[in-house]
Amino acid sequence: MSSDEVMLEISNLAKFYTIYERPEDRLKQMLWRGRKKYFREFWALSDVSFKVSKGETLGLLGRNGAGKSTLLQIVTGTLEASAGTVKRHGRIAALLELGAGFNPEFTGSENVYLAASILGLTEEEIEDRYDDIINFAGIGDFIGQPVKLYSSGMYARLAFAVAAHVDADILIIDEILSVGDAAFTQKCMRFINRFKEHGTILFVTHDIAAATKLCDRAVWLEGGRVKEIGPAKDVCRHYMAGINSANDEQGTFQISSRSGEAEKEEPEEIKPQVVVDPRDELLRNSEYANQIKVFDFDPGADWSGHKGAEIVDVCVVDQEGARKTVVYGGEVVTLRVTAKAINEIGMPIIGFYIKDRLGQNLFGDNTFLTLKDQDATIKPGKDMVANFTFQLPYLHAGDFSVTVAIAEGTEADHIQHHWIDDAMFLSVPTSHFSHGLMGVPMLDIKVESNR
Ligand SMILES: Nc1ncnc2c1ncn2[C@@H]1O[C@H](COP(=O)(O)OP(=O)(O)OP(=O)(O)O)[C@@H](O)[C@H]1O
Repeated sequence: MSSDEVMLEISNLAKFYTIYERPEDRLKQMLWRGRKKYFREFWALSDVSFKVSKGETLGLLGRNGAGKSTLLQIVTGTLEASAGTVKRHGRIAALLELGAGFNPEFTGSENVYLAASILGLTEEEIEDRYDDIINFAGIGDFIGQPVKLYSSGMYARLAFAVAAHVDADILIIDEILSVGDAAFTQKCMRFINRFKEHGTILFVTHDIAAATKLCDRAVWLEGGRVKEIGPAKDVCRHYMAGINSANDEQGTFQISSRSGEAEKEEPEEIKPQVVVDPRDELLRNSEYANQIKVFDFDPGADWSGHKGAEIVDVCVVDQEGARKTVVYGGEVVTLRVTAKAINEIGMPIIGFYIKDRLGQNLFGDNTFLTLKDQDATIKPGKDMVANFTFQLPYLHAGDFSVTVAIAEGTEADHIQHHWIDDAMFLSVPTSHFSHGLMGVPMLDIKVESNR
C-alpha cells in the first residue's frame, strides 16, 4: 500500500555523455581544455521528473538505450547527473547489472560483508544475518570462491540475497529476475511480494507481464525522456502497443501449439478425452459452482499492430457451435477467434491468452504448429476462423480477460497485425478454488487413514 510519504523525488534530471568521434579528440580536448569542443554531447536523460511514494512499486520501462540504467545509477549515487536533483529518503539497496558493487577478486563470503557494510549494516548485524544470506543465495561451496568465477545466475543470487537482508527502505531491481532459474525467480518474487507490503521498489524490466503484475505505476522512458507515466496496466499496454507497431521482437506470441497435424478440408469430429472431476455434479449444484460468465467481444478494445488483418469476432461456443454466455470450470468449450484479411496474409497465426486481473497469463495457445506445414494464405477480404477446443480449468472468483491476436510469419520472426488486449472478459462470481493461478479438474481424490 502506498502512502503520501515520498521516498524518492527526481526533478528535472538530465545526463549527457561526451562522445568523441576519434580517440585523438579526447587527447586534444585534454590539451586544449575549454578553448574548443572536440566532442559532441549525447543526452542520455533529459528533463526526467517523478516521485515514488512509500510502499509504492514503480516500473521503469523502455527499449535498449532508453536511459533506464543511467537513471538508476544516478538514483543510487554511482553516477553524477548533469542537471537536476534526486532526493532519497531511507536506505537504498540496488541490484544493478548483476550485483554491481561486488569486488570480482573477493570471495562470495567477503563480498557479503563488503556489500552489506556499504549498505549500512554493522559487522554484528552482518554476523547475525550471514547464515540467512547464504541460505537464501543457495550457491553451496561457491561462496568460498572469488565471484569472478561465478555464473551470472550465481552472481545474481548472491546480490539478491544480500539486498534482501539489509532492511532497505527502497529496493532497486534491474532485470534481476531474468538471470536466475525458475526456482530462484520464485524465491525472489516471494521476497519482493513481502517487501512490497511496506517497502518502496523501483523495478526495471523488459518483462511486461512482470511489470503489469508487480507495479502500481510505471514510467515509460524513450530517448531519455518520460514518454508516459501512470497506472502500470495502462503504461504497459501502451508500451507494448508501441513496441508492436515498431515490429519489435518483444511483441511476439508464446508459440506452443499442441497439434502438429495439418488441418483437413472437412475437420474431423473432435472426441475429447475429458477429465470428469468426481465432485463436478456436487459443485455445480452448490454455492461454489464454478460458473464463468462470458461477456461479448469488445471490438473497441485497445489494440496494436499493422492491421494487415483484423480480428472481427471472439466468442465461446459449445460443441454444437452455439454461442455461450455461461460456462463452467471443467467443461469442454471452444474459443472461436475470427479474423479477416485486409491484405494477403501468407503465414497467419491466430492466438489467445487468458489473463487474470493482475495481467498474469494463465494459459493460451495459437495455431502456429497446426498450420506450419501447409499453405494457409488468406486472401484479402477472406476470413480465417480458429477454434481452440479445450477443457476449462477451474478459475478462482474474479475477472479475467482474453487477449487475442493475429500475426503473420514464423515462431521466431513475425509481424503482429492485430493484437487486442481485453478483447473479451470472463467473470467468475464464486469458486471452490482459491489457491494458485487456476485449478485442474481432479481425476480422483482418495483419502486413506489407519486411525
Ligand atoms: N558512458 C557512456 N558514454 C556514452 N554514452 C553512454 C554511456 N553510457 C550509456 N550511454 C548511452 O546512453 C543511452 C542510455 O543508456 P542506458 O544504458 O541508460 O540505457 P538502458 O535503457 O538502460 O538500456 P538497456 O535496456 O539496453 O540496458 C544509450 O544510448 C547509451 O549508448
